[in-house]
Amino acid sequence: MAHTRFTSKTFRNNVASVSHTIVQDALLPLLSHAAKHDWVVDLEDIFLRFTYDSTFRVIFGGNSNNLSIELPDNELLKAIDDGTEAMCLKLGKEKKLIEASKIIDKHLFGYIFSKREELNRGVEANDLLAAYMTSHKNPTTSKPTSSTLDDKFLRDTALTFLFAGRDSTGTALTWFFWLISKSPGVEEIILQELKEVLASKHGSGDIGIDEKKASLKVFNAEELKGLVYLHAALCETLRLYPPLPMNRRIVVNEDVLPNGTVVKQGTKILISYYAMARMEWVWGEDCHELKPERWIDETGKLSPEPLTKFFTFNAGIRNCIGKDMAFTQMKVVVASVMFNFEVGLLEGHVVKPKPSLVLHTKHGLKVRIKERASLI
Ligand code: HEM
Repeated sequence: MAHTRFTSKTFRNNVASVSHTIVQDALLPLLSHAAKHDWVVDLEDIFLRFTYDSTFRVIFGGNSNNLSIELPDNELLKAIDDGTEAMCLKLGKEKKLIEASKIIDKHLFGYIFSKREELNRGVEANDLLAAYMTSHKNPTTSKPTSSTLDDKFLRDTALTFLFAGRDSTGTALTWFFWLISKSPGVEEIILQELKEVLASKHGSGDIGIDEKKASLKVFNAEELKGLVYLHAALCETLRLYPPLPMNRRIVVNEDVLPNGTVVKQGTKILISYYAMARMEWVWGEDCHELKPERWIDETGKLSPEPLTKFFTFNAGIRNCIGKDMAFTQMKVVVASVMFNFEVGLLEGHVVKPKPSLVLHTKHGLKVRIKERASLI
């Protein structure tokens, strides 16, 4: 059901509109404030708040506002982080995980309860939770039947989406800005692409200048559609810094891998996407470089060839169903932030991965923000 929904036009439009709204109302004002007051900000924290809020609104509907100048504490967010950390460290029965589970249950069962009440009152909703709840309809009345899905199933599903949507895209954005801070050439080409989009939209640069002076520019889904180089740069980031750096599979029936290796039933296979990105025989001698060009063919279109060795979203039947959603979110954030601001890494700040289930940074991404002089 989620698969069908994620590929529907209504869902895609909702993702685009939610992302646009949060960038416009929360992300850019926050960065603008940081620029005016010469704040040092942790972009990883900011991006994780952005992806949490946007994923939350898509799943539960309603509002979630964790991206304001005060950067408020959020009990559920903290519980998800504590719970994940405890699980990664295999502290399954430890107090921290038990406490985190209780808080997660309190919030998620609360949302489920309110949503059910809303639906019973006939409130229209186009979020994912409502879609799950109304997926069992009475064929005559088209109303949800009494045998709606069990609350524990709904809690687990909602938590999966919240976690899958927030951490993956939030860390991808973090690594993107870090890589770009060390690759001014790539940044220049992306900015050029953005300028061209605006120029073609407005026929001449003039309207773009007025628009920029009046307020900060937020790109919409239509403007972001044909940005080949930006898409390629995001794929390059996801190749080098896959948000899920490792995956695991268990052999169901004995089989032979394409290189002749026999794998016995029950064998656990660990696949390191992070290591694969750094293997010369897979990506070539320049595998360590950020090179968006490897994703573009000689006609200037995105080349499908690298996708055959790109498993950041997994492959096959259990691949990621949120891939398009992630690209929509990342593009609106990257284009709007880069167009309006210069992001400078804090001098002396070390950025390196933290070994964990998701490829977070060890110390965050500390930066200073400057408003960019008009590009048009
Ligand atoms: C850059 C962003 C993302 C990356 C790199 C990513 C990566 C992945 C990977 C590697 C898997 C396979 C996991 C496995 O083999 O067990 C997966 C599955 C999944 N992802 Fe994503 N993901 C991203 C964004 C999202 C978003 C935004 C959502 C939705 C809110 C999402 C929802 C899911 C779900 C529901 C699954 C399970 C699919 C299934 O088992 O059939 N992901 N993702």
